[in-house]
Amino acid sequence: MTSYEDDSRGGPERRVALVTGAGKGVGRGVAVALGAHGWTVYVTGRGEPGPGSPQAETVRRIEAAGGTAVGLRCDHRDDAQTEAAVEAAVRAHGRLDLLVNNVWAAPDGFGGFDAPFWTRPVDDWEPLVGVGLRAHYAASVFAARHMTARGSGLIVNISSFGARAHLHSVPYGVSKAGLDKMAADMAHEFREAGVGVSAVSLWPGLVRTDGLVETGIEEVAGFRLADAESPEFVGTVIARLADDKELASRRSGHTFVVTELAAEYGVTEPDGRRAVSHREFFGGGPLY
Ligand SMILES: NC(=O)c1ccc[n+]([C@@H]2O[C@H](COP(=O)([O-])OP(=O)(O)OC[C@H]3O[C@@H](n4cnc5c(N)ncnc54)[C@H](O)[C@@H]3O)[C@@H](O)[C@H]2O)c1
Repeated sequence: MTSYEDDSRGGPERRVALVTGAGKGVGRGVAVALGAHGWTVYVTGRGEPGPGSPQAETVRRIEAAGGTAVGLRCDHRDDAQTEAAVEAAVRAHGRLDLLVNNVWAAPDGFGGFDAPFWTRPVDDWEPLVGVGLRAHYAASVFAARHMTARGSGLIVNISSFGARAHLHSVPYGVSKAGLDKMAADMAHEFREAGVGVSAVSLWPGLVRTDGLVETGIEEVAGFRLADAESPEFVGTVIARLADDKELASRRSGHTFVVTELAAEYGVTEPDGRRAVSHREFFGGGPLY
């Protein structure tokens, strides 16, 4: 485990990514997949990144996959800490090629906030939008300062079908719709300025995170967990996106369904299975 100060492993040839909130769940899978694709990956988590921490476990898995990784302590509710995380990567490597805005927090445990908005505390807004949207804006500002100066880079927002369909709660949907618009408008400004940086938003379907598997449930809203995406699948698609020759010309500014982008790239699950798109499963319709 390394700290803010002492990492320069990986060498200048490796591209550098920062994945926020990567101590578990989707963020961990994305980080592991990027590591397996040869990236140096900085992963943030709220607590200290020492032995036994969530970041340490993510770093262990990245290294087991052949990657290079650094765990950072960063509470993304604090802009100064977010800026320090970006600076840590840039200071060690002189570059930040990819920012994956993933960090996410629920008000009082996953599912507890799934109730009509007028029955819920107004403060649901703070984690769902404060962390789920504002923190991504802050990280993007700090990352974009370096990326635009260097003339390259990619910002990926982990959004959701909840940007369009009702999912979980009103503030959840607001944050996701905001992430899609944020990618669109950032891409517009990058393009207008001719700075060589791209931004996209991604909609994973149901993701088979360790936490979800541990609950023992077999389906969510009729969608079988066995058909869900692995967290690493999302990361593999991001790795391919970063290498896409048409990233700036055709992708930047858009929102993509992860399984649909995967089909374009020929990416399958590690076991060869083709992940099922929610759009396909729920039969399209106005919301999907
Ligand atoms: N799990 C799914 O099925 C699924 C599907 C589609 C989209 N997504 C999206 O993926 C993203 C991640 O979801 P997840 O299921 O992995 O969630 P998760 O709760 O498992 O992981 C979120 C991570 O963020 C960390 N975190 C929370 N607040 C933080 C803070 N202030 N500072 C630093 N770290 C903090 C948590 O500790 C955790 O490690 C979310 O944006 C979610 O909407 C998830």
